[in-house]
Amino acid sequence: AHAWGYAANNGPDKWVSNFPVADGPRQSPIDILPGGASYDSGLKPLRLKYDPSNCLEILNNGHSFQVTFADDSDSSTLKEGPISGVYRLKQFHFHWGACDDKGSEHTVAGTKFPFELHLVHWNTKYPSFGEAASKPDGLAVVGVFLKIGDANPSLQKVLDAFNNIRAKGKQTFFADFDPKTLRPGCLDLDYDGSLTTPPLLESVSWIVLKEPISVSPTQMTRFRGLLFTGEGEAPCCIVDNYRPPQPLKGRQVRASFK
Ligand SMILES: NS(=O)(=O)c1ccc(C(=O)NCc2ccccc2F)cc1
Ligand SMILES: [Zn+2]
Repeated sequence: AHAWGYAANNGPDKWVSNFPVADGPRQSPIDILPGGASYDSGLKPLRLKYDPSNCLEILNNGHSFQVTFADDSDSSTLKEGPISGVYRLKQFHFHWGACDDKGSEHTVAGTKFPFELHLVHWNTKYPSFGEAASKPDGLAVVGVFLKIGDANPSLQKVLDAFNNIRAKGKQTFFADFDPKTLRPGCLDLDYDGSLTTPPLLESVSWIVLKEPISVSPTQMTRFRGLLFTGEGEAPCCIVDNYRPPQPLKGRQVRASFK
């Protein structure tokens, strides 16, 4: 079977044939109606603690690019918020559109953002990311929307690394990046969901931050220059690497704010 992707022949509508959980009860992303979220006064503020020296590399995996972190210690962790225990940062990556009117995976009352950042963490009660990824409380992903506006200086460091990872499979050393600089305010919307790409495992506590951060149009176009394809292949830019919202199936979204 050809690998999954985002094209007409291998995109989100086709994933269910190889990954039947695509039609499961807690799939992601979803359309979030803030009015429909229930304020949970018991929610403590999310605690992100990242050590930039844990940053290892940046790589183009053919679906997006990701910045991978060393996760052999508790120096870059996520705590509190809707989760219990300590979750370690494994990687962050983005989803984006071919143009500015789409690109995010989660939507807010139908509104799409041009980009969505995912900070992926795994529950240290399990021995590894791979183990945690198959448990209902194994993963926690923080979703941050990006909108067009002023340039984002901390993001520029990531973009400057793109020249070395334009083609699929390329990776390069990438150090001293603190993703906390990418965190807007603390209006969180939380719900139980899944990975938004195959294997679509239903193991993710989603923490979607309501307030977007800004990136400039120039910075945005840099993302769209990355290639799905490997070197020597006809170049195909990574765009529209997002899964559309999935049925809520009775799930409750909790808000950390009134
Ligand atoms: N877009 S997202 O929901 O934030 C998302 C986060 C991580 C993955 C991932 O790690 N896949 C590979 C993978 C999956 C399961 C076990 C091991 C793996 F490497 C996929 C999607
Ligand atoms: Zn993602």
